[in-house]
Amino acid sequence: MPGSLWSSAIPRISRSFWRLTSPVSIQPFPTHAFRCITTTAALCSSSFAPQAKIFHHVPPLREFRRDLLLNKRTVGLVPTMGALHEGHLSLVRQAATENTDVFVSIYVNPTQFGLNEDLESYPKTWESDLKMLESIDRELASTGQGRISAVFAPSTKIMYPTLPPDSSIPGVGSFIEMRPLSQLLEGASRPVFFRGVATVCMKLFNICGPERVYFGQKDIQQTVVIKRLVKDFHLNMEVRIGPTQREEDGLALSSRNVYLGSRRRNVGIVLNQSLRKAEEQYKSGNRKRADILWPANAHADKVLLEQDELDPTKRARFEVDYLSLADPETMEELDVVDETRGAILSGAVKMLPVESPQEGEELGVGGGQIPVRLIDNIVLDPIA
Ligand SMILES: Nc1ncnc2c1ncn2[C@@H]1O[C@H](COP(=O)(O)OP(=O)(O)OP(=O)(O)O)[C@@H](O)[C@H]1O
Ligand SMILES: CC(C)(CO)[C@@H](O)C(=O)[O-]
Ligand code: BAL
Repeated sequence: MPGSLWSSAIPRISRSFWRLTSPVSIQPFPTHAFRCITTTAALCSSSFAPQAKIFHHVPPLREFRRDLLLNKRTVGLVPTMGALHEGHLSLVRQAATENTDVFVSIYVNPTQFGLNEDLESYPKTWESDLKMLESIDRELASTGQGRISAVFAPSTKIMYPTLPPDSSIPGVGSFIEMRPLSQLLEGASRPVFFRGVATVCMKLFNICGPERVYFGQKDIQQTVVIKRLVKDFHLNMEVRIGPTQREEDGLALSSRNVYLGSRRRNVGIVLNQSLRKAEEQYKSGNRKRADILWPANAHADKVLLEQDELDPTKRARFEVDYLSLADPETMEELDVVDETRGAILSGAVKMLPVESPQEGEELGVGGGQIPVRLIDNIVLDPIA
C-alpha cells in the first residue's frame, strides 16, 4: 500500500561502531587511510577510525562526491538492499581494488517488488550491515586499497520525491522501462521488477556519480538490464560484474536464504545441480537447446518426484519457474548456441512453505512459512 511505503523510515544508526566526528579535508588518494572525513553526520569508530560517512540525504552526498572529484579520486558504487553477506562484500572488495572510494547504498526499493511479493518481510539488518561494513573497511585499510567512504541509506520519500512509489503494473510515477528485456524470465514472474530496478539504479547513479558500478552475477538478468541502461542512456560509467559467491555445496548466497531453514536449504541446491548438468552438455560439445537443457529438466523432475513421495513431515516441495538457455545480451531463448557469443543458463525455483513443521526443527526466519524464490545461473563462455 503506497501510503505505508511512502513513510518508510530511515534506519537507526548503530552507536557502538560509528560516531559523529568533526569535519576534516579530503586528501588525494592514497593518503586517506585511517582517517575520518566528513561534513555532516559522519560516523566513525575511535580505535580504528573507519572513514565512512552515512548519508541519508542527497545534497551532502553530492557535495562530498564533488570534493572527491576535485581531488581526483574515483568512486565505485555497490548498490544493495542491505541484509549484507559475503556476496555483497566480494563486490565491495572488487570496487576497492579499482577505485579510491567505495560507496555502498542500502535501500530496499519498493517499486521492484510486485504488490504480492515479499517487500514487507524482506530482511532488514541495519546494525549488522554496519558492523560488516566496518569490518571489511578494516580489512581494506590493512591492504592499502580503496576504502568505503560513504554509505547511502535514503528514505523512500527521498528516493521518490514527487509521488509515492507505485508497484502496480500500470504504475503511476516516473519509471524507466526496457522492453522486451524486462518482460523475460525474472520479468515474466515479477512484472514490475526490472522497471523498479532500472528506475532506482538510475536514481542511485545520478545521486552518487560513480566512475564504476558493481553488480553480482547471481542476478544475471539484472546485470544485463544495468548494462542496457548504461548503454541506452549514455551513462558515463563502467559496469563491473562480480562472480557469484556460493556455499560449499554450490548454493548461491542470497539475503533471502535466511528464510529457508534446513529442510528447504538441503533441497534448494537442486537448481544449481540442474544448471551444472546443462553446463556439462555444453562443455562436452552440445550446442542445441534440447541437448543442453534435457538433463537439467530431468534432474529437477527427479528431485521433485522424490520429494513428493516423502512424508509431509520430511519433504520440501518446490516449483520450477524456468530453466533457460538465453542470449547473453538480449536474454531471448536460444534454439542453438552460437559459440562466438556463448549463452546464459539460468533458472528460478520457488521453495514452497514447509509442510508439517516438526518440534525442534530448524525452520529459518518466518518458521518455514515464507515461500522463497531462488535464482542461479552459469555463463557459457564464447569459444575463441
Ligand atoms: N551470492 C552473490 N554473489 C555475488 N553477488 C551477489 C550475491 N548475492 C547478491 N549479490 C549482489 O549484491 C547486490 C545486491 O543484492 P541484494 O542486496 O538484492 O542481495 P541478494 O542476496 O541478491 O538479495 P535477494 O535475496 O533479494 O536476492 C546485487 O548486485 C547482487 O547481484
Ligand atoms: C540493484 C538493487 C540494489 C536495486 O534495488 C537490487 O535489485 C539488488 O540488490 O540487487
Ligand atoms: N537481488 C535482487 C533483488 C530482488 O530480488 O528484489
